[in-house]
Order: sequence, then C-alpha cells, then structure tokens
Amino acid sequence: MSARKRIAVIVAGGNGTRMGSALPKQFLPLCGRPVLYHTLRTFLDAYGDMTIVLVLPAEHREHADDVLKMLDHTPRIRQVAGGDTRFQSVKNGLGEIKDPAVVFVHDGVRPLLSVALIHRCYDQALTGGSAIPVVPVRDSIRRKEDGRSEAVDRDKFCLVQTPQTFLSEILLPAFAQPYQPHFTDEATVVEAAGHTLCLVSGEERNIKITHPTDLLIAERLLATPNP
Ligand SMILES: Nc1ccn([C@@H]2O[C@H](COP(=O)(O)OP(=O)(O)OP(=O)(O)O)[C@@H](O)[C@H]2O)c(=O)n1
Ligand SMILES: C[C@](O)(CO)[C@H](O)COP(=O)(O)O
Repeated sequence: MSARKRIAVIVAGGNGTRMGSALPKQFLPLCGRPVLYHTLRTFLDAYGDMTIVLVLPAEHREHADDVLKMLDHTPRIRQVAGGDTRFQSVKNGLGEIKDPAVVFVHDGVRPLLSVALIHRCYDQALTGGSAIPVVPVRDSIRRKEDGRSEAVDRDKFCLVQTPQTFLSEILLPAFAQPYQPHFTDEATVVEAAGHTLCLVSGEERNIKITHPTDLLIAERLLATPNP
C-alpha cells in the first residue's frame, strides 16, 4: 500500500484517580515540562506531516493551553473534549478523522515512547492493517480461580502498550460498536469487530504513568539516553 496521511489521536481526557494528585497526571511536571508535552513533542517529531487530535478534559483547558504554548501553538494539533471512558474519549477523537489515514491511538501519559516505535507501528499498519506494540512479561504469572492459584507459562502472554495503530477503514467502523467493559484499548475493540491483530515489538521504556512511582521512574528514564 502506498504512503498514507498520518494522524495521532492522543487521549489525555482522564482524571488520573490512581495517581491521586489534584492536577491530572498528564499535566504534572516531568523533567520540568508537563508529561503531555513530551508525548506530543515525540509525535510531532516523528513525521513532518503528522497531525494530532488531542483529547482533553473540558475542565482543564487552561493547563492544555500552557502545553500548546510550549509547542508554539502548532496548527498540526486540534483539540477535542474527552468522554467518561477511555473508549468514549478515543471515539470523540476519531470523529475528527474524515480522510483515509494511518491512525495512531496513544495514551497522553506514555511520554517515553520513541520516534522509532512510531515508525515501526506505521510501517506494520500500512502492510498488515494494524500494529499493537507489546513487550514480554518479566515476572512469573499465576492464574487465580476459586480461592486457588496455578502457575501459567509467561511466554504465552505479553504486555500491551500504545500507540495502537490502524488503517482508518478498520478502526473507524470498529468504534461504531456499543461500548463493552472489556474495551480497555483499541485492540479489544478491533478484535471484537472480527479482525486479527498484528503485534510489533514495544519498548520497555514506554511505561504508562499510572501511580506516583511511575513518575519517579519516568524522570530517571527521561534523563537517560535511549540506547
Ligand atoms: N475518560 C478517559 C479516561 C482516560 N483517558 C486517557 O487514557 C489514558 C490512559 O488511561 P489511564 O491511565 O487509566 O488514565 P486515567 O483514566 O486518567 O487514570 P485513572 O484510571 O487512574 O483514573 C490517559 O492518557 C488518560 O488521560 C481519556 O482520555 N479519557
Ligand atoms: C491502553 C492501555 O494503555 C494499554 O496498556 C491500557 O489498556 C489502559 O488501561 P487503563 O485501565 O486505562 O490503565
């Protein structure tokens, strides 16, 4: 397939309940700039023609404006209001996409991804329709059932990251489905629409900032060059 428009839907519409801070985690400082700034900077740097649909909590517009000011208010970023669930926030963002494109859906709170990962996802989605970044499980795993537990083979599992990347003709119709509680990411939505997914190698550094310790780890990682 020949090259396509590239559009990133960056979801930053959550409240960050697990982080427990008054300010949602996407606006907290990470090495002196908001978490969301780092995420947007990497997507803008990945391709000169990348455009971004930025999904934000309606009640934090002034914090979003601060981030956009640091990026010189680039016309490559459009803002959209978030919804009550991540699924609804993604859906609101996808509503802005009118032309055929390769669409990256990424958590605003995964600020450590690399340009190389974005390129890998683009190339795989262009040839295979989708690209879901995954990393191996580090720890042993046990399945809990009926008050007992049993060891399972960790090699049969992987951890799923973003940017989850798709051809728009696959992703947009999938999001016409009614919401289901197991729709925690785009992969589950597209799979429920009957598609088989293509996995790509994710990155150990591409952590999601979920709890306060993740922010400490991210500070350290950002200060360390990506090998
Ligand atoms: N209604 C929502 C919920 C989440 N997100 C975004 O989805 C990403 C991953 O979600 P998560 O880490 O769960 O963020 P929060 O929902 O903010 O956190 P928590 O679940 O702890 O409240 C974040 O960038 C978050 O801003 C969103 O855009 N809209
Ligand atoms: C999309 C995601 O980041 C992939 O790992 C994850 O599913 C988000 O889950 P959360 O429950 O919103 O933390």
